Amino acid sequence: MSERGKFISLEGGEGVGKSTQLAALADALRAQGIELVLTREPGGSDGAEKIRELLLTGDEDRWGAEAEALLFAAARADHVDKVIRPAILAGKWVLSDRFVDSSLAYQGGAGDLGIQAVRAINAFGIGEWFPDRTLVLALAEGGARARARDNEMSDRIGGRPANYHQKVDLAFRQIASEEPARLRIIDASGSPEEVTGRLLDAIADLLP
Ligand SMILES: Nc1ncnc2c1ncn2[C@@H]1O[C@H](COP(=O)(O)OP(=O)(O)OP(=O)(O)O)[C@@H](O)[C@H]1O
Ligand SMILES: Cc1cn([C@H]2C[C@H](O)[C@@H](COP(=O)(O)O)O2)c(=O)[nH]c1=O
Repeated sequence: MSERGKFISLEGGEGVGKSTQLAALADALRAQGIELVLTREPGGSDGAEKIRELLLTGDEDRWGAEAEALLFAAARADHVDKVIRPAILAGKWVLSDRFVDSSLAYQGGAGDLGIQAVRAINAFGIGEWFPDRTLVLALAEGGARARARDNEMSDRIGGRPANYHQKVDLAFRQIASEEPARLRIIDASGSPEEVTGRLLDAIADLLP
């Protein structure tokens, strides 16, 4: 049986550079001979991509807070079952653009459900398959970057008011302070190459 692969998630608010860094980190790890699966949330499996569409389109009141959190958790359970667990068991590394900490920060911390309640509804679907390391990119001007990238158009959750996104940032910091072995806050300012260097430093202990 092959050795298990590692599971790394990239987290943070809107526009902080997660997708950019996922690609850069993948290049750096592949150059070291590591076989990778790149994925994202919400989504990543066929079923979860369908749930993504339900969650990110339509009016704010399309889903209440509880239903929204449960849909994210259901999508995640399918993602773990169909993509993440098989890859890790096959010895591949998984790099995911967002995972459970987005639910803890957005639905738990910024929504009114509370971080512990959202952790509880996700535990059933995730089981033991938590990331080995979660890199939380921190950047004050992320929202402005996202708006420029999207020509001021945003999805159902990205378009929530500024105070919602401030609470998301605070919640990520709280979760990181509660689980320092798994989560690391990474300064996402500077050039993409500088940020990638910081990310590689933060996973150096996991490398073969
Ligand atoms: N280090 C950087 N310096 C300047 N611009 C950057 C940097 N990293 C990313 N960008 C740009 O900022 C924008 C947001 O980056 P990206 O899409 O990677 O963020 P994201 O965190 O994945 O966003 P979202 O959460 O909205 O999906 C993009 O236009 C990207 O090209
Ligand atoms: C996984 C997850 C995501 N969200 C939010 C965060 C973003 O506003 C969107 C996803 O958009 P992206 O451009 O692909 O980053 O969904 C959330 O609220 N809860 C979650 O668990």
